[in-house]
Amino acid sequence: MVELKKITKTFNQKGNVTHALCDVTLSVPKGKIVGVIGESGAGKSTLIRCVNLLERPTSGEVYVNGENLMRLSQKQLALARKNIGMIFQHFNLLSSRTAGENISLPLELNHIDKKDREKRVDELLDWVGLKDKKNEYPANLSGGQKQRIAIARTLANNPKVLLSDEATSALDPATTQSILSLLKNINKELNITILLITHEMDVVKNICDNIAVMNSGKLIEKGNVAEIFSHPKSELTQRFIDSTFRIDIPIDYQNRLKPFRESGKHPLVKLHITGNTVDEPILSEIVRKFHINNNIISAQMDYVGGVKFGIMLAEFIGSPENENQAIEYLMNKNMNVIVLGYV
Ligand SMILES: Nc1ncnc2c1ncn2[C@@H]1O[C@H](COP(=O)(O)OP(=O)(O)OP(=O)(O)O)[C@@H](O)[C@H]1O
Repeated sequence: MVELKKITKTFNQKGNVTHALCDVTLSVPKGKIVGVIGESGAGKSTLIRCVNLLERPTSGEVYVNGENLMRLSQKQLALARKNIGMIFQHFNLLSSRTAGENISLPLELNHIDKKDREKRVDELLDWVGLKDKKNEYPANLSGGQKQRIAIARTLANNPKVLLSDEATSALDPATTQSILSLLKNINKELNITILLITHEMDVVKNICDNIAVMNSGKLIEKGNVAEIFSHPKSELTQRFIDSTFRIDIPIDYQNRLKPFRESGKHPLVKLHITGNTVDEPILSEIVRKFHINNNIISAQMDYVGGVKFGIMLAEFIGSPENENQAIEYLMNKNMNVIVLGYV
């Protein structure tokens, strides 16, 4: 549905050159939800704005629904854009119009007659669960309600693709969940393809089929959610995955933690359990093979895209030699093991 081919975007402001996008190729298959994740300044907004040519790439090609947007005249582009809806972090509602009038705006611009507009607005308000807010002004709506109205407005002309530019970044966790569920419903029930950008892996984990990871204008990793979560290739991707877990070292352990081995202390390790290691009994193996005790301090497992993965904090208690051998054994099994210190 969306094909970005070798997109580059260079900004040149008074001789100050920024390479916001470098050779980015990404496809969003019809009916899927694809999430682009990256830190601030990675180029996410620039990328999503290239899809509807709000930002014109310096080079590369943009196909939406089979049409090369870079080759269209302004008039043809305006038509093609009707297939592409967009929602934003700060909703972009007109404060002088009621919720219903905001939703009606694209229909007015599309010269739909008043009776049909009214019917469609009511339908859309019902769809986003805000029938009773039709005559409210945006100032009287909560953040989540404003985003629902913005979503209804973007659905008014039946787009084929929805672009979501950090649509949940200004919302609290519970409201974020409800907006993500709404996006998932839009995708499933209205068969609208979604490309979203975010800096939160939780968003991606919840609703995306595929993930692309961006860093400094480059797309450094892409794949389906299960692949990425089970076999992250880059350190940045691993960090994003880790951010979905809330595992902290207990205060008591923090107080005792030393950076180097001391007599009577044992390694405190963080284990990333993903991919092949998840279903193998390698933790019981190290206990048997190396005669150590594996004292689990905290652990969290999750299930994404049919794949189990997780993080564990544990203390390995044995002789220094056996502890080291156990850690080496896990590393040789391709488990990501980090020795946090000694407790
Ligand atoms: N209109 C512009 N003129 C000049 N530089 C720009 C412009 N828009 C973006 N940039 C630069 O391009 C780079 C990528 O910015 P972009 O906004 O796409 O990143 P982002 O990943 O969306 O970041 P954030 O999450 O903070 O919004 C940054 O270095 C930014 O300063």
